[in-house]
Amino acid sequence: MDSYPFLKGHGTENDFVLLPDHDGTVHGELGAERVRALCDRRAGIGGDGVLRVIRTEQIDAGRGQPAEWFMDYRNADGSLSEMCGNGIRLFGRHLALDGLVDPAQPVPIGTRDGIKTLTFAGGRADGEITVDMGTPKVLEETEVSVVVAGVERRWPALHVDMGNPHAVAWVDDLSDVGPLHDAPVHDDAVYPDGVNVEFVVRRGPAHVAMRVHERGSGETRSCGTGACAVMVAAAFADDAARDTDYRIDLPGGSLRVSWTADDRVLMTGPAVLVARGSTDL
Ligand SMILES: N[C@@H](CCC[C@H](N)C(=O)O)C(=O)O
Repeated sequence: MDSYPFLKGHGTENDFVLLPDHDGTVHGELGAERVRALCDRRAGIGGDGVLRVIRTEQIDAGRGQPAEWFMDYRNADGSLSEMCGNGIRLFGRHLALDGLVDPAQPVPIGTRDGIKTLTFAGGRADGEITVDMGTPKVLEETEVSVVVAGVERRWPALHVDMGNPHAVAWVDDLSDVGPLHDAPVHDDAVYPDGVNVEFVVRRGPAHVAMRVHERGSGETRSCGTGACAVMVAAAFADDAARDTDYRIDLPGGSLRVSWTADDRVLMTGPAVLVARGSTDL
């Protein structure tokens, strides 16, 4: 393979390399080594993950899903995940701006966690995007821990499944968890495939702030599925009325999330394409 096209963008500074590969002929299996090379922030393009843009009929994981396009998501270390909330808005932005979908209509996207439907504000390709993230699962409470300056700190953490696994821990201050260079320690029996860990503080009514350590990508500036898991944990703790809009602040920006009366989580936020080109990586 010589050079091939890419786009680069972010959602609340959770950044991704997009690889158009509509018929699955450009990248074949898309190996972990290539993903790591693309995401490398010094020797590559740089990103928290890679989104391959492929037709659902061309990928085993997508076949049978009633959507033309499939988001084939990989973490920066090359591992697969079921879903990416910031990535799917960016994926939709690219499809809409490049005329591959009609933003005036709801846009279904295939993922390893099934179909997610995107709505563009004002029916505009550059409008804010709301994603129907599906039904969350609130599971058991466990513990997570980190070592800060040689001292182990532990917190109870609620297991929330947003298609991918999350552990949500309430802390007194977001600096309590230290620099998060290493993955927080979790219970492998509860999270056999690893976990995304969110640390959360309250900012006001229906308003929280969080940091996240992502499975496969390390600490990131934002995580869409993580923001949804945090909203669900907060609404659960608050016994909040359904359809309450929560504001979730992250290091890279803010997202709005609500849990509807019919048990679906809706996430709204920005998505920005910043570059396109071709690469030999
Ligand atoms: N940043 C993403 C989540 C990406 C996947 C995650 N690291 C996992 O392995 O489950 C988001 O915006 O949701």
